[in-house]
Amino acid sequence: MIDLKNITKTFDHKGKKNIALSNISLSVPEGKIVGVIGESGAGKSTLIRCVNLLERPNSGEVWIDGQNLMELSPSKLTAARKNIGMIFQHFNLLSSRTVFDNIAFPLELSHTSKAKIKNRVYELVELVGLTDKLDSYPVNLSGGQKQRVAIARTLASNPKVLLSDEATSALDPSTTRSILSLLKDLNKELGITILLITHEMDVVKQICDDIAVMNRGKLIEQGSVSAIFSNPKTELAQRFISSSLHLEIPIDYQKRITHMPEEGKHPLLKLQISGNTVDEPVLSEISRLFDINNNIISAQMDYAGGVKFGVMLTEFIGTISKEIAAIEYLKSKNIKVTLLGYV
Ligand SMILES: Nc1ncnc2c1ncn2[C@@H]1O[C@H](COP(=O)(O)OP(=O)(O)OP(=O)(O)O)[C@@H](O)[C@H]1O
Repeated sequence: MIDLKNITKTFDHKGKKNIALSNISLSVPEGKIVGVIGESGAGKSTLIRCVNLLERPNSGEVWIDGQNLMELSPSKLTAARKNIGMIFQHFNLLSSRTVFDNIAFPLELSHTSKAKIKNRVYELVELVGLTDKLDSYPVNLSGGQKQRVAIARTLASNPKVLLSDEATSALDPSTTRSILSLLKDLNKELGITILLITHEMDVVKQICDDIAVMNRGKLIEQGSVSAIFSNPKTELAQRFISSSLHLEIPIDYQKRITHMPEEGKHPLLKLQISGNTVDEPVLSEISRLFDINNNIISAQMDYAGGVKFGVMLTEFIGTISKEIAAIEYLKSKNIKVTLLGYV
């Protein structure tokens, strides 16, 4: 449904060329949800704005539903854009219009009759769960409700594609979850194809089928959510995955941790487990093979794309040589082991 081919975009800034996107190719099959994740300045907004040509790439092809937008005349481009809805972090509602009138706005612009507008707006508020807010103004709505109005407004013209530009970044975690589950429901019920950009792995984890990881204007890794979570290839993807697992060293341990081994202290390890290893009894194996007592301090397991993964803080208590051998054994099982210090 969306096929970006070799997209490059540069900006001129004070006489210098800033390469925002470098030879990016990305496909979003019909009915799928793809998330592009990257840190600030990676080029995510520029990329998503290239999909509807709000930003025109310097080179490359932007195919939407079988049409290369780069080759369309202005009038055909306007028509093609009706197929592409977009929602934003700051909702972009018209403050002087009620919920009804905000949602009706694009229909008014396309000269839809009043009776049809009324029917469609009623359908849309039902879909996004805002039937009791038709006469409210944006100022009287919560962030989540404003985003629901924005979603209803963008769905008014029945787009096949929905672009989401950090649509949940301004929302608290529980509102984020409810907006993401609304997007997932719309994807299932209407078959709408979604491309979203975010800097949060939690967002990707909750609703995406595929992930693309961006860094400095390049796509450095892409694949299904399950493939990337079970076997992240780049350091950045690993970091995003860890950031979605929230595990802190307890204060008591932080106070007594040392960087160098000391008499009576033992290694404190962070183990990142994913893919097949997650179902192997590796911790009991190392207890048996290396005579290690394993003192688990905290652990978090999670699911994404049908794959189980997790992170654990644990203290290995054994002789120094066996502690080292046990760590090597874990690494051989594709567990990422980080030595945090000695406690
Ligand atoms: N209109 C512009 N003029 C000049 N440079 C720009 C423009 N828009 C973006 N850039 C530059 O392009 C690069 C990518 O920016 P972009 O906003 O796409 O990144 P991002 O990943 O969306 O970041 P953030 O998450 O902070 O919004 C940055 O170096 C930015 O400074």
